Parts: sequence; structure tokens; C-alpha cells
Amino acid sequence: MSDTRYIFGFHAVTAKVRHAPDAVKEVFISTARQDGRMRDLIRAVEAAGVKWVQMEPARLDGLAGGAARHQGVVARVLAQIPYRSLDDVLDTLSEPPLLLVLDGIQDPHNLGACLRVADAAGAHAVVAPRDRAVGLNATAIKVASGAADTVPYVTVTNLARSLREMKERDILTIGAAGEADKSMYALDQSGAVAWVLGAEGDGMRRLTRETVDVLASIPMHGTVESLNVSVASGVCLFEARRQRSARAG
Ligand SMILES: C[S@@+](CC[C@H](N)C(=O)[O-])C[C@H]1O[C@@H](n2cnc3c(N)ncnc32)[C@H](O)[C@@H]1O
Repeated sequence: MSDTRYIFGFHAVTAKVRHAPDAVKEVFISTARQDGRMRDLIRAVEAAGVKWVQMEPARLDGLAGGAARHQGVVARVLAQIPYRSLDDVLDTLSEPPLLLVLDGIQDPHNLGACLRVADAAGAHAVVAPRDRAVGLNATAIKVASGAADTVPYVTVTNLARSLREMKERDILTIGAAGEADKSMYALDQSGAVAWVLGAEGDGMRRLTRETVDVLASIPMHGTVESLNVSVASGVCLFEARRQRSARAG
């Protein structure tokens, strides 16, 4: 039998059922929830031909590892996430790439929030180093609110090499760095862009900084030193989107 794992929360389970029903082996629904939202979910689960069973809330807590709120729904899904390569993603695009590169994010909540914002901004993939970064675990999938199934999460063995490959494809690689003199609003981001964001504590690694085409800052107007990485990702990606729309007229 294939390896399976548990995902939880309405958005994560609904997205999986909608976008990858074959990967959903079973859905567990809390006996304590019989509201309209749950009935909608059950309808979607049945329409996808997926088996579901009711379960006591305490047992659901156990399946979800007791770590996060599962909202009364847990699903057992195939463990293999269909990882795609960067080339796979880039070769199938019908518009200039918009990528989010995360250099060593450690917190699954941040990864989930970055995936969510990447989806919202229409980014084509989130790229991260395979080692030294948090993986797409159940918490990240839950926080992503469904975006873990819509935005490819591409892991690479050598981030600097991948950045060079992006540059060879004429993708402007921009490192987000609070101390950079250049404001991100002064950059032309209306073409192919990869925004590169640093990790929670140390920011971007030296080699990453040296490899990107340009460093740019989000101007800060208050007293805090930096933004949370997912917030910074949102500001950068949405500015790139805004410039594309403005250029398209
Ligand atoms: C929590 S911050 C890390 C702060 C870290 N001390 C540093 O020096 O980068 C995570 C990442 O968000 C991005 N970021 C946060 N605030 C930013 C700002 N004002 N301008 C540009 N990027 C920012 C950067 O990529 C940063 O590495």
C-alpha cells in the first residue's frame, strides 16, 4: 500500500478533493459538526467519489497530531506530493513567469502563508532549497488554505544554480533586502520576474545575494526593522502584478 499522511482544515481538504481527488484516500468528519459548510464539503467529497466517515472529535485531534485546529475535518492522502521541476513549470507557461523564491524558510506557518499569497498574486511557482528549509508539512498545507494544491512548490538542490538558470531564461531575479538602497517601486517588474526572499532570522544567504540581478527594499515607514517574510512576499508579488496590468493597459 502507498504511504499516506494526514492533512486537515476546510481549505486544505477541499482543495485536495477538488484538485487531486485521486490522492485522497479517506475523509474523516467530526460527529460534532453538522453545519452547512460541512454539508457542502461532504457533497464535494461524494461528488469526487471519495469515501468519508464520521469520527469523534478526540480521535480527529489525534489524527491531526493535536498541533493545529482541524475544524472538524481531516483527510488521509497519498504521501507523495507530485513535485515538479522548475523546467516543467517554466515550459508550460503562457505568460512571462512570476516566481517566488524562498531562501531557507524554517517556519511552516510562513511557508503556508507564502504559498497562499503566491496563489493570490498569480505566481507560477514557489521555489525553495530542498535542504535547510521547511518542507510542505501538514501545518504548511493547512495555513496555505488550499494553495499547496494550486501553486507548484518546487524544491531544488542548488538555489544559486537555479537562480542562474532563471537568469538564462531572461527572468529578472530580484532579492528583497530591507537595507537595499533601491526601492522596489523604482524597478521595472512588468516582465518575467523571480522575487527572492530571505529566511526568518538571517535573511538571504550570501551566495543568493551575490547571484540575484538586483537587491531592492520595500520602503518602511514605521519603527519595525523588517516585515514578516509572507507579508513582504505579498507586497513584492502584488507590485509585480500591478505593473504587468498597467503595462497591458
Ligand atoms: C523577517 S525578514 C528577515 C530579516 C533579516 N534580519 C534580514 O536581514 O533579512 C524575512 C525576509 O523578508 C524580506 N523583507 C522583510 N522586510 C523587508 C523590507 N522592508 N524590504 C525588503 N525585503 C524585506 C527579506 O527578503 C527578508 O530576508
